[in-house]
Amino acid sequence: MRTLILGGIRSGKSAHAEHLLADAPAVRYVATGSADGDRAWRARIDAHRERRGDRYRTVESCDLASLLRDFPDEPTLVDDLGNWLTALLDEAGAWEDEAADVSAQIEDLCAAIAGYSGDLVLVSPEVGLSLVSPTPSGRRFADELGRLNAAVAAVCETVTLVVAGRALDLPAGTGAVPAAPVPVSASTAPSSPVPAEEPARPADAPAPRRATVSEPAQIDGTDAEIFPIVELPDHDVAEQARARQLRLTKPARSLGRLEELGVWMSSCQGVCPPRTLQSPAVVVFAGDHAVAADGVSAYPPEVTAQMVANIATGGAAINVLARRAGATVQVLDMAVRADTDPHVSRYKVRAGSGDLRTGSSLTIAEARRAVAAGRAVADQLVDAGADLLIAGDMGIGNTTPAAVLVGTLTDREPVVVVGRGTGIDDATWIRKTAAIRDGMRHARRHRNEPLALLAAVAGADIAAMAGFLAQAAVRKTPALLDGLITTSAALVAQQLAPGAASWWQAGHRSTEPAHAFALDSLGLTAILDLSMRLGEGTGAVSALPLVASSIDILTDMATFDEAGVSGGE
Ligand SMILES: Cc1cc2ncn([C@H]3O[C@H](COP(=O)(O)O)[C@@H](O)[C@H]3O)c2cc1C
Ligand SMILES: O=C(O)c1cccnc1
Repeated sequence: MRTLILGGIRSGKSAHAEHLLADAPAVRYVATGSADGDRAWRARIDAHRERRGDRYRTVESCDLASLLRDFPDEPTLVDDLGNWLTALLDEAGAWEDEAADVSAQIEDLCAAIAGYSGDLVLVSPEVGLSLVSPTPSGRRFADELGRLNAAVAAVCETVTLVVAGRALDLPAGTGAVPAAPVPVSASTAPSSPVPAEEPARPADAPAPRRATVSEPAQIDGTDAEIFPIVELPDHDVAEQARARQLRLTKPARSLGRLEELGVWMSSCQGVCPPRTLQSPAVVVFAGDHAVAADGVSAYPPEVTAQMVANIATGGAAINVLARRAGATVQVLDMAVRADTDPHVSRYKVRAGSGDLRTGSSLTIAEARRAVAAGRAVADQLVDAGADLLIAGDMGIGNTTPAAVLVGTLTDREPVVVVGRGTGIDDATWIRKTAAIRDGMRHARRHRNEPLALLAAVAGADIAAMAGFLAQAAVRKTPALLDGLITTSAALVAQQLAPGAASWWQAGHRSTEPAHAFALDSLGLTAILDLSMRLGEGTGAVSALPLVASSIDILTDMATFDEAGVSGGE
């Protein structure tokens, strides 16, 4: 993980940088400044050294690019880039010579940073907020430093501004190289349509119109985390639907939540009365997580691949419930640790996500590809006529990353968010709680950086769910959330695409304690509470018939006028 820490003089930026590497057993400290100077300056350097302690090996050098390339995976703290730039400008004679160009050296440093595979924390001064310097050399330094910071930020996963000892993670996409929002649908245009899995349904179940999906074009994930502004469901249509509810032959508001759901469906579709659901679609995102190998679940990791095959052939709970509710089901292998059917693995990012306990679930590039895959699947389903989307999950151990995300994003302690998952015993509970604690230690620093957060702890399955749910909102398509895992992805999706939550309803509330916190944080109240704790999308699909009924109420009930029934006050 590459982190750039910016801050003014005495802002606390060095202390924050050291804090980020507090868990590393040994740290290479690259001092770019000279220790020579007056007594006060030396005392200041000594104080820094003492605070850092013995874990630090100090290297004094300004040849940063070589140092980084020589040992590209050693936990390293560089303090600071301002001194490095000063030395560079000195050497180039840039103080006197306006034409002296240092851009090649900056480019070379950025390339070395981009290639760094270990934990790298770079400290740099932020002088651009102060007065413009009255001297040409002061102005030159501020200009060059501004450019250097922007270039380095572009190759770091995390950029943090420290002011008065307070650290603020700067959101991605607002850096020096603004990336234009590119809808994923444009870069992943459907090619040859193939049908979603749709096993036989009971004779008395409604016939869904088939939403078809397409083979993916090459997904490289470019700009996957950049979403256009989400428009809210139509407020005026919501008002029309509310007014219609009052004209229907029932006491005002007597159908309670069913009325609210009908109003919501109307406002999502932009029409009152709303259209009957034709083609609800479930996508089960599957993936393994390294943490599961160390016993955080009641079931062994190989169950993930076995259940993926079961879902693909229609034998899982989600298939049965979806058939009854008239929804299609497809399962996608995002990171299963075994080979799966090529159609199921067409978006696969890797075989098993990495270890959330070390904050290395995915690389940033993998997280981008996973988010892009989720977006592409949502796009393809909506293009093919899906009118309601549901994300489901399958992955042994996945309640652990989900709890890490919820704990981090709702500011709850590990012991409060940990749950019994598949039904773990007390010894497993202790291991799982420790894993959540370790994951949260890494997740915390990315609290406001959804892509980095997904990469650190979520895994490709949950990252894809986040992309899928956010894209549903972008495409103005309502979605039902399932249990803990999809709702943890929804928390991240709401960060990726603020406002997305207004396109979602919570199908049910699972027995996992963290689920309630996540729903609360999203401002959602579950439709059902059936003590379910399965995932796969089963809770969401169970609520689907109620959503369909809420539409029927608005479309099929007679008004007081039509039925000749006297209204109330
Ligand atoms: C047979 C079987 C089917 C499942 N379907 C969903 N899950 C759910 O349970 C697992 C999460 O719980 P934990 O974190 O405790 O492992 C995930 O696989 C999730 O999809 C299942 C689990 C099993 C064993
Ligand atoms: O809340 C869920 O969705 C859940 C709970 C336990 C196991 N799998 C999923």
